[in-house]
Amino acid sequence: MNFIRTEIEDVVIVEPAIHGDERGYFVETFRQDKLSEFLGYTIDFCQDNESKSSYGVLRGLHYQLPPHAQTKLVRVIQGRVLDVAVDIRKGSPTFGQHVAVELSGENKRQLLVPRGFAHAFIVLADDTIFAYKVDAYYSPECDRGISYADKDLGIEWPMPLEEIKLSEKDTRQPELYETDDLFEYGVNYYA
Ligand SMILES: Cc1cn([C@H]2C[C@H](O)[C@@H](COP(=O)(O)OP(=O)(O)O[C@H]3O[C@@H](C)C(=O)[C@@H](O)[C@H]3O)O2)c(=O)[nH]c1=O
Repeated sequence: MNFIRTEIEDVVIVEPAIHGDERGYFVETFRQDKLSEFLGYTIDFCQDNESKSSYGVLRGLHYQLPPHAQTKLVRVIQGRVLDVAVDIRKGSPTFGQHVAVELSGENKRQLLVPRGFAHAFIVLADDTIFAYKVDAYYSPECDRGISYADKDLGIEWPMPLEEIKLSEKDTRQPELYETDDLFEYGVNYYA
């Protein structure tokens, strides 16, 4: 299992070892000991989520505010997505910047999206099954979003915006500059 820091160092790509044989494959999809050793602290995941989407679905950008801020360890079981994490920590040197990584059932890559980041993915194949662990329970009261179409974010979604399929909620999310519901750089949201 490899851990690779991205251009925003708190966002980490996880590459599990894939053991293929004549039967198929075997993968360890989560090792708390190895992740803790890499990070230097332990993330206490408590909820597992799964969603299925068709080509062109975009979910996000989503996050939960404290005291229910979430770390997400996300992966694709089947299909393909472009996964995006946006730094929404006010005062961060990378505030408003993002990391975009292709995750698929084939590459089995995962992305660790820390507290303080908004998360989204766009689905690039029909019947894509997306799975993720979170370290705080779902809280509708703390649920927030930012518009995927916010030009200041500079996210290059790999399909024309008019082909993208959204939930009703995601058609009316604010742009980053319009919201004060953000995080502060330098605050330890894991304390
Ligand atoms: C996220 C979530 C939703 N729900 C419910 C609320 C609603 O009725 C239904 C669908 O919710 P949503 O439309 O918010 O689902 P979705 O758009 O898939 O939301 C997800 O998007 C990705 C990008 C993330 O990063 C996730 O954290 C989560 O916000 O499921 C739960 O019961 N528990 C949960 O943890």
